[in-house]
Amino acid sequence: MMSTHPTPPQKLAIRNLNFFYGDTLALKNISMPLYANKVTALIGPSGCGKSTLLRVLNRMYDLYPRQRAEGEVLLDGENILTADQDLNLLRSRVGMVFQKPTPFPMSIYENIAFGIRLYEKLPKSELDDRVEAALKGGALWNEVKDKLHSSGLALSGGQQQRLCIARTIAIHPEVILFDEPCSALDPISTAKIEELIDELKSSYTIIIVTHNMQQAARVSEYTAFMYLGDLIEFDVTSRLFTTPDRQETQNYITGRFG
Ligand SMILES: Nc1ncnc2c1ncn2[C@@H]1O[C@H](COP(=O)(O)OP(=O)(O)OP(=O)(O)O)[C@@H](O)[C@H]1O
Repeated sequence: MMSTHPTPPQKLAIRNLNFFYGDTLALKNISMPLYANKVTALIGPSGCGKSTLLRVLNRMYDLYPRQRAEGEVLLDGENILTADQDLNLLRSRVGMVFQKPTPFPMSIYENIAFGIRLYEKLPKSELDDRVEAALKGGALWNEVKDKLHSSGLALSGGQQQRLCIARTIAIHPEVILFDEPCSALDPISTAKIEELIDELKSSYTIIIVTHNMQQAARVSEYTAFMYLGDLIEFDVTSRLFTTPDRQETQNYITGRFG
C-alpha cells in the first residue's frame, strides 16, 4: 500500500509485465511506477529479477534470442515494448551504467565523443564543450582535464565508473539505469558515485539495482522489493525500510534471508 505522500509525475509506468527467458518466466506480472526526477532502488535476493527488470527498460534483452517481454512499459505514456520502436533512439533516452566499469579502449575524450557522434554531427568546438560538460556532470572533469587524450583504461576503477556515467549523460538521456554501479568499487569511490547519483536526479529519472540495503536507503526515494520474479512491495524508501507491509520484505531487510 502506498503511503499518503503526494506522488510525483511518472516518467515510466510498468504495467502487467511478464518476462521470459525461453520458457522460463523470470518476471511475473510486475506493475509499478517510476517517478520523474526520483531515484528508485530495486532490491531483493540474488536471482529475483532485478537486472532482468532493468534490462527491459531499455530493451537490452532484444540483443538476445529467446528473450521476450509481455505487457506494457510506458515511457512518457508510450509503450516501448512495441515492435515498431526505434531501439537506438530508445537507448539514447534510457541510458545504462553497468556493474563493472566498461570504458572503451580509447582516450578519455574519445570515450565521451564517440557516443555523441553516433547521434549528432557537431563542430569540434561544440563537441569539446559537450565533452567538458559531460565530464563535469560525471564529477570527473577536475581529475582528467589535463589528460583528456590519455587512455580511459588508465583511470582507477572509480574514475572509470564516473567516465561511464559521463559517457551516458553526454547523449542527454532522460532516464539512467544503474546496475549495481558500486559493487566493484572501494568505499570512497562508492561515496562519490552515490553523491553523483543524488546530483543527477535533478535532471534525470534514476533506477538503481543494488545488493546493498544501506545504499538503497541512502540514495533512493522509492524502493521496490522483488522476490522470485514477483514484485512483493513498492513504497517510499523510508517507509519500506521501517514499516513494510509484507512479512517477506521485513525478513529481507532484517537479514533473515537473501
Ligand atoms: N540469460 C539468461 N537465460 C536464462 N535465465 C536467465 C538468464 N539471465 C537470468 N536468468 C534467470 O532469471 C532470473 C532473474 O535473474 P536476474 O539476473 O534478473 O536476477 P537478479 O535479481 O538481478 O540477480 P543478482 O542479484 O544475482 O544479479 C534468475 O532465475 C536467473 O537464473
